[in-house]
Order: sequence, then C-alpha cells, then structure tokens
Amino acid sequence: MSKQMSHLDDIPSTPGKFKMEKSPFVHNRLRWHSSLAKLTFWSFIFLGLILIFFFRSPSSNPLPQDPSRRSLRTYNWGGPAWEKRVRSSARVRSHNGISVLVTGAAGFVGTHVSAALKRRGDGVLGLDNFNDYYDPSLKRARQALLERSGVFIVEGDINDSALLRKLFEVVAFTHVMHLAAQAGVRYAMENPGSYVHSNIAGLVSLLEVCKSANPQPAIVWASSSSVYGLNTKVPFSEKDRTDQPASLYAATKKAGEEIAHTYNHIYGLSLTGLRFFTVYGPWGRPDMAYFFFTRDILKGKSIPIFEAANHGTVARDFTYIDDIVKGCLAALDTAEKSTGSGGKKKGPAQLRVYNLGNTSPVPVSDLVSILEKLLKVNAKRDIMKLPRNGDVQFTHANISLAQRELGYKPSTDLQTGLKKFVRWYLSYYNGGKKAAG
Ligand SMILES: O=C(O)[C@H]1O[C@H](OP(=O)(O)OP(=O)(O)OC[C@H]2O[C@@H](n3ccc(=O)[nH]c3=O)[C@H](O)[C@@H]2O)[C@H](O)[C@@H](O)[C@H]1O
Repeated sequence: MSKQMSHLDDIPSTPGKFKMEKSPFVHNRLRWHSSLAKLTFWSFIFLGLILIFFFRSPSSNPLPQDPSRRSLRTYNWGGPAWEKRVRSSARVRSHNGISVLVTGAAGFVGTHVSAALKRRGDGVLGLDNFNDYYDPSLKRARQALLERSGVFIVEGDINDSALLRKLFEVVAFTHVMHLAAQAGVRYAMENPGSYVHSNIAGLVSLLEVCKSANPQPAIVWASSSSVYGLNTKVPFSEKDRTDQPASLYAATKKAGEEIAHTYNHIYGLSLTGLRFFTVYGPWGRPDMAYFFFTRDILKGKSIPIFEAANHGTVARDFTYIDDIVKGCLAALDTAEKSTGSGGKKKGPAQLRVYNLGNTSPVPVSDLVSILEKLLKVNAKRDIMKLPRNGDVQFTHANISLAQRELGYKPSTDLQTGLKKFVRWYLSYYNGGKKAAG
C-alpha cells in the first residue's frame, strides 16, 4: 500500500501544459485541479486493480496463518447446479442400498470407503475441507479418483452448520460415515487447537445437525487405538480402561466417544465408534511413519526409529486399508436406525465401539526391514529414544467383538500390505514424475 501511495505521489504534474493562464493564482488553481483529476484517475485505476486482484485471485479466501483456524476458510456452495451434483452423487443405485454422507472423503480412509460404497451401488456424497496438514495435491488426486467413479466431494468444513443443514435438506442421508478429523499423534504438540477444532467442535457440530435431521441418520465414526493410552493389558479389548490418553489426539478421540454417548442418550442417535489401529496402504497419509520412511529410504536420508527404555521394542498393530474398509462397511450395514426425530428421542438407540486392528503387532524395526527388501535399498537407521510426545510403546487389538458382531476378519499381513503400498507409491510418485513432499 505504501508503495502505491508513493507511486501516486510520484505522478508528474506536467508543468507547462497550461501555459495560457497568466495569473499565478489561476495557474496554481488549474494545476491543482489537474493534479486532483489525475490523483482521482489513478486512484480509480489502483482501486480497480485491487478489486480485480481480489476477485480473480485463486486465494481470495487465503488460509489463515493459524493452522487451527484454517478450516474457518469460506467455501462456495449452493445453487441449483451444485444441488443437482449433490443429489446425483448421493443417489442410491442398488436395491436396498444406503445413502451415505462421508466426511473426510478426500482423506486416506475416506477415499477408500467412498469408493467401496459407490462400487456397491450405494449413494455417496463426500465432504472435505482439503486442509494443508499434509500435501493437499494428494487429496486432490484422491478427489479426481472419486470423481471418476461418480462421487462428488463438497468442499466445506464440518464446523459449518449451515452447510451441513443444507446437505440434509437436499438429501435424506440414511447414514453418516464420519472420518473428517485432525489426525496424527505427534502433531498435537505443535497445533493443539486444530484437534479441538476438528475432533471436538467439528464432531459436536455434525451431531447437532444429525440430531435435528428428519429422519436422523445412523452414524459410524473414526475413533482411534490411541484411546488405550498407557494401558498395559494386552491385547486391548473394548472393555479395557481408556482414561489414560498419552496425547491430546487420543484425548480428543476419547472425548468423542463420550460425546457420542451423550448424543445417543439424549437424542436417540445410533452411533458406532471404530478404533482404527495404525491404518496403512496405497493412497495413505504422508505424515505416517511407513510413508515417510519409504520416501526417505529412497532419498538416502536417515530415518528415525524409536525404541523404548532399555532398548525396548516399539511395535504397532499395523492394519491394511482394505481390512479397515470391510470393517467400516460392516459397521454401516449392521447399524440400526436412530430412534429420534425432530431433535427428540423416541426410544433407546444403538451405541457401539469396536477395535479394528490386525491382531499381530510388528516392531517398527521389522517394518523398516520389510521396506528395505521391497525397495531394494538399505535404510540409514537412526535409532533414538521414543520421544515423550504422545507415542505409546505398542498397540495390539483384540478384535473378537468386531469378529462376532461385524464379521470382521483382517486378511492382509504387513508384508503383503506394504508390497501393495510400495507398488502404488512408486507408480504415483515416479510414474507421475511427482516428488513426494
Ligand atoms: O492407531 C491409531 O489410532 C493412530 O495410528 C497412527 O499413529 P501411529 O501408530 O503413531 O502411526 P505412525 O505415526 O505411522 O507411527 C508408527 C510407528 O512408527 C514409530 N515412529 C514414528 C515416527 C518416527 O519418526 N519414528 C518412529 O519410529 C512410532 O513410534 C510408531 O510406533 C496414526 O498416525 C494416528 O492418526 C492414529 O490413527
């Protein structure tokens, strides 16, 4: 702005243009008028340029600096053409199909679940705020993939109640698959606000709209294995204590489970929470260890491998995406209807929580060995102490409840799953000549 002002000040007064005038007073007045006219003229030009820049710039709604506020971005939605796309995407195309709003549809699990539902002939509408927690171009690529199979992703935030209400006005969703969240265990120390914003405020915003919808949908949503926190009893069972979270991420997921209880109790919403155990696979999240280990091994960069005190093993119950998708679909298919209407409970409703894991924890160092073999590159291992930033030493799921009630039966071991991931990774980043950021 100061540059523009100084530019304005620099406009020459073109002396001599008004030589006819004799009187110095008239002369000065004319010069003054002339300068004023030019000043006005240039002001209009600059104002015009600023307006053009403002309206044409793709970042007319720039992401706010504070990432916890990034989803406060405003989005364009509404209008007859938009409503037509929403309706068409959510249209059920199979006998006995369901109509599902998938939040976080451009995310890792969201993309896979949306594609699987669409393949069955269910109606699917995606919702995603495309935030920049990790490379948004990967989210755009997933969006393009879904678009090709007929799934429209509405660009918007779960905290936008007006948008959510509009979606329920346009489509009577039978189910909501709620996967939009701020993920990542360690990032919670950097940006705690984003966890509260998405995992707590966002969840409440969604449930508020669901409770008032007529008919109320049944909701299946992503909780996390991290709720077991410092629990040492293995394998983790749904009955075990979950009141010792080790990260704010875990605490917000645990809070989500309690919030789910409240909305089930007061409004009769049917709610199912799925505790995912370190999900991995093609189209995965670049912030997760298996993903950035692959990138850094290929780049020849050293990778930090955590170990617990006294060289204790750090292990995860890594679960392959296709197994998780089967669990999600089974949870949707077995979800009973919500019982309320018009914001009032009419009777007790279903409230469930399931572990979706693989039941075979693998040490992180073994994960690296598998990657080395698949990539045919030796990793530069940098063994370091497990930082005190939210990580737990191990996870191990007891899945008997999900087995019994959902027919959940994971069938992909880490070796097989990583092979599929590496194949995808190499074709996505090398085939497409993209650099993994
Ligand atoms: O199950 C969940 O509920 C969570 O799973 C996932 O968290 P985690 O299990 O922590 O996955 P991830 O970061 O890939 O670390 C994997 C392993 O590598 C170790 N690890 C990690 C980083 C590193 O630099 N070095 C290292 O050894 C690390 O100690 C760990 O043992 C999701 O990200 C999270 O969103 C949530 O869904």
